This record gives sequence, structure tokens and C-alpha cells, in this order.
Amino acid sequence: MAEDWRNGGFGLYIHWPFCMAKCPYCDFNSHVSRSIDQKAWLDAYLKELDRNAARTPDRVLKSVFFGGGTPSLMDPDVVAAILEGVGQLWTPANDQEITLEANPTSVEAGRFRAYADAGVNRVSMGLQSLRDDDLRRLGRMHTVAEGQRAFEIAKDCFGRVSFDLIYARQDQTVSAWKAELREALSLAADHLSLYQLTIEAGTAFGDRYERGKLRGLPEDDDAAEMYEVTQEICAEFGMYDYEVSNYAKPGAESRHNQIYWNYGDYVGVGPGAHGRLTMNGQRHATDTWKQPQKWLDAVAAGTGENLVEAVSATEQANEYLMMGLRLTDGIDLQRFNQIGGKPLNPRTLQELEDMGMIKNEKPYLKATRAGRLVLNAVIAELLLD
Ligand SMILES: C[S@+](CC[C@H](N)C(=O)[O-])C[C@H]1O[C@@H](n2cnc3c(N)ncnc32)[C@H](O)[C@@H]1O
Ligand SMILES: C[S@@+](CC[C@H](N)C(=O)[O-])C[C@H]1O[C@@H](n2cnc3c(N)ncnc32)[C@H](O)[C@@H]1O
Ligand code: SF4
Repeated sequence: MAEDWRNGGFGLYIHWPFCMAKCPYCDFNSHVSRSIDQKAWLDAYLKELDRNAARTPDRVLKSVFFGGGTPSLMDPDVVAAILEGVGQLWTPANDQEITLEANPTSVEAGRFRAYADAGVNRVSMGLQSLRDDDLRRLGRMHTVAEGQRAFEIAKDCFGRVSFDLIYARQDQTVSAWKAELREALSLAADHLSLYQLTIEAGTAFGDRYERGKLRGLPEDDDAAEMYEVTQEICAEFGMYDYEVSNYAKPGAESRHNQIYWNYGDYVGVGPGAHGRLTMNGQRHATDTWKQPQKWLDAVAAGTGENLVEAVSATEQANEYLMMGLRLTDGIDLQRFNQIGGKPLNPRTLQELEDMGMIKNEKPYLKATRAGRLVLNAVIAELLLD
């Protein structure tokens, strides 16, 4: 199978579902647990990797991503044993990317060298903010100084390092964000992810918001302005916006996420991990049990998966559209037509182009900066029925 990046390629996602504490804004699959039997988790991961390798023979593995939760709570020996298993199951791409998400506490930074020895070559660190008051409000376990120290240690240990910040936070002004972002960019290496705070239903922030108790969130206009200035300031530092929330120097883009956005295949292992796999020429969606103990028990009984479903041609094209328009480079319309078997509605395309939301640069269709501000609405207009 072609491994051209425009076709996405093939990757592996491994989900570690535990955190030290639950952050009030987060709705990812993360749990706080008193005791974790790391050996039992290793055995379950290895079993799931075997099962997945058997149905993806001859694939060249471009990327492995340990996400969470907080994978920097994994025992480095567990990470090493997983990567050893992975090396035996799939042929690695020459420039294989192996990312681990890390939280920047000193305890975790103490494990960085061991992760690097295990084969991890990229770290994505959740700094979230460079202001101590805000770190406290976001429920984080680290201080700014601790975060900066952890990041410096990461730079020494790994070839590639990135960090995440959350902006459009409570009581944050546009000028305060500009100053914080400039500080962040002087710290950054060649990649960073900048997310607007999203209030998710079912989180502590979501509950407070419902009760009218989450005050000081920026108005939509301010949040939009923050997004605009983010692009401009990042560009000043040579970091281009290759995706809605991701900025990099050319060549330093996250290869793992590019597999998702370019609608490639990926195996998902661990509680709540999802996958997209082409098997016998048919693309499938896979999903797994979210609850950690349920997943462990299910793996012991045979499979952690609770869904393996063929994806119809129309759904595939729509998924490609939803993922690909997040990228500055957009989607390849020829590939879109090939996947879905029908083209996008030319009238809708023209209307959105006239409104300045998209650019049709054949064969690529791209969302403009204005379009990316309201991307979900733009995509909703374009989806095939
Ligand atoms: C969207 S954040 C991106 C983090 C960081 N900025 C980066 O670029 O690496 C990554 C999170 O998405 C979730 N995730 C990614 N791939 C997944 C998959 N295949 N299945 C389930 N969750 C996934 C995990 O919770 C993971 O921690
Ligand atoms: C699933 S987390 C995993 C990383 C790691 N556990 C951490 O917290 O540093 C991936 C990233 O998603 C971002 N994120 C999570 N919830 C968010 C929200 N409600 N709004 C904006 N960004 C969010 C954070 O920047 C976080 O670093
Ligand atoms: S943001 Fe990270 S550390 Fe906080 S609960 Fe979510 S996954 Fe865990």
C-alpha cells in the first residue's frame, strides 16, 4: 500500500487512561486510580497489539503515539516493552515518530531519560499556561517554573519536543495572551499546540457554566481576535499554522496527527482508543471499551474492542472532509471523489468561496483563515448526504 503522506499512511495510538487528578476542563478518557497494576496493563497492551498486527500485515508503521490520560505516569519499562513488541510486529518507517504525552511535574521529568532510552523520540508536554494563577484555576499540578524546568529537561532528552497551551481562559485579555504567547514562543522548540478553552458538557467547568458560575470567559469577538493574533505572532517566530490549533517550523509537523488529518489508517489500543483500518480493501472504524477495568477484563476475555464496523463510501468521504479541512493544505479533491464516489456540490462550493470561507486551488480545497474560525459550520455545509 502506498505510504505517501497525502494518503495518510499508517500509525498506532496507545491510550493510557490514568491521571494524578482530573482537570476541571477535560473530557478525555482519564481516570484517577489509587493503585495501578502496570504489569497487568502491559500484558493487555501486548495482547491487543498482537491481535491488531495479525489483521494489518505488511504495513509500514510511521508513528506510535502514547496519549492519555497521562502516559508519563507509565513505568518506563512498560513503555520499553511495548515498543519492543511493536518493533517485532510491524516494519518501522525510516523516520518513525514515537511520541509520548507528558505532564510537566518534576516526578515525570525524572523519567524522561528512561523514556528516551526506551525509544520515545518526541514529547508533547501539557504546559497549558505560563501564569501560576491560571494553572491553579485549570487544576494543574505544576507551577510555571516547574513546567519550564521539565521542558528544558525534555529538550535535553528528546530530539523533538512540543507543548500545549490553552488560551481564551477566564479573565484573559487579548493583550495578556499576546504577552504570554511571546514568552511561550521564546521557550518553544519547533512545534506547539495552542487550543482555545472549550467548555465541555459533563466536566467540572461544564457544570459551573450551566449554573452560570463560570465567569470571565472571553466574548466571541475577543476569542476570534485571540485566534487571529495567535497566527500572526507565531508567524513572526517562524511557526506556521499547519492546522487549526497546531504550529510548527516547516518539517517539524506532528506526523502522527497528520495521519489522522490526511485520513490514513491507524490502530487504536487501550481504553477508549479508536481506529480506522483498511482490511481486505474495506475501511473499518474500530472502538474500544472506555472504562479501564472493563477494557482489561474484555482483553482477558479476547478483545478490548466493542466496535468493528465497515464505513460506507459517503461516510469515509465526509470523515476525510472533516479531518482534512483542519489542515492549512486542505483536502485533495480527486482523492475525495475517489473515496466517496461523488463530488462536492459545486453550488455550495461556489457560495462558500464567494463568502471567503474556502479556496478551491485545484486539486486542493482549503479553508481560509476566516473559514477556519467557523470550520464546523463550513464543513456542515459541504458534507455529502
Ligand atoms: C488532541 S490531543 C493533542 C495533543 C498534543 N497537542 C499533540 O499534538 O500531540 C491528543 C489526545 O487526543 C486523544 N486521542 C488521540 N488519538 C486518539 C485515538 N486514536 N483514540 C482515542 N483518543 C485519541 C487522546 O486523549 C490524546 O491525549
Ligand atoms: C488529552 S490531554 C493529554 C495531555 C496531558 N494529560 C496533559 O494534560 O498535559 C491533551 C491536550 O488537550 C488539551 N485540552 C484538553 N481539554 C481541553 C479543553 N477543554 N479545551 C482546550 N484544550 C483542551 C490540553 O491542552 C491538553 O494538553
Ligand atoms: S488534561 Fe491531561 S492531566 Fe488533565 S485530566 Fe485531562 S488528560 Fe488528565
